Amino acid sequence: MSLSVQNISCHRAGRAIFENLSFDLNKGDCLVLRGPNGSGKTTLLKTLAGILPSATGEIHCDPAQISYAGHLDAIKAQLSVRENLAFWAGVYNARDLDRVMSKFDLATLADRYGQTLSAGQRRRLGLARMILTDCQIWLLDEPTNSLDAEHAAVFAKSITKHCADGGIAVLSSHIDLHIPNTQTLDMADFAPSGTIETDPFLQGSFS
Ligand SMILES: Nc1ncnc2c1ncn2[C@@H]1O[C@H](COP(=O)(O)OP(=O)(O)OP(=O)(O)O)[C@@H](O)[C@H]1O
Repeated sequence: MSLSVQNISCHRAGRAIFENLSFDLNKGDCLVLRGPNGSGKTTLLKTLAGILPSATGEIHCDPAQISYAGHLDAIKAQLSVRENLAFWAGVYNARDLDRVMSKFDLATLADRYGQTLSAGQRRRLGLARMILTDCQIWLLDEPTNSLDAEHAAVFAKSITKHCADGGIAVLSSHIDLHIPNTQTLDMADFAPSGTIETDPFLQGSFS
């Protein structure tokens, strides 16, 4: 199991977002993407997941082993928590639904409809869905957004165990998730022409 990225460049709406980005990950590796808003972390994760195309370069991995958890948690509003997970368990032929529910404290919410969950509860359900898939390569976009400290720690433990068991994780985060033995990739190193678009308001260039 490996994930190899060779010289990929990505564009959005015709504008270059990053260029010549490469890395190699093997069993047990966890890569954290860093960089300011708009530097391309989501774009890179979506490209690895096959949702967006790269303009150049190559990505080598087994696509069937990829599980992606983006900003939207892929939750069906009119299904209950259990029904949401059962749906994905069916898609991925997974059986461990109760274990995954208890890991993210979802048992007491089992009969609640997706549309009634808080942001943090939705995120917990989204992460539970990803774990349920049993895929070896986890791609996570700001996974601890909305999570309280207790559940952020549960998530960090899940990632640590996933990698200790030989899985691979790539995640973006603006905070330190306290996951041991991570590698870091700074998107600023791959900005086109060495620059990153920053908010002109923050640069004080409004007049
Ligand atoms: N649907 C889209 N169409 C065109 N441009 C987009 C689209 N989505 C994002 N972009 C642009 O692509 C660039 C990279 O965005 P991206 O979401 O990958 O950054 P990010 O590093 O994940 O940001 P954040 O930290 O805010 O989540 C930004 O300049 C953004 O405005």
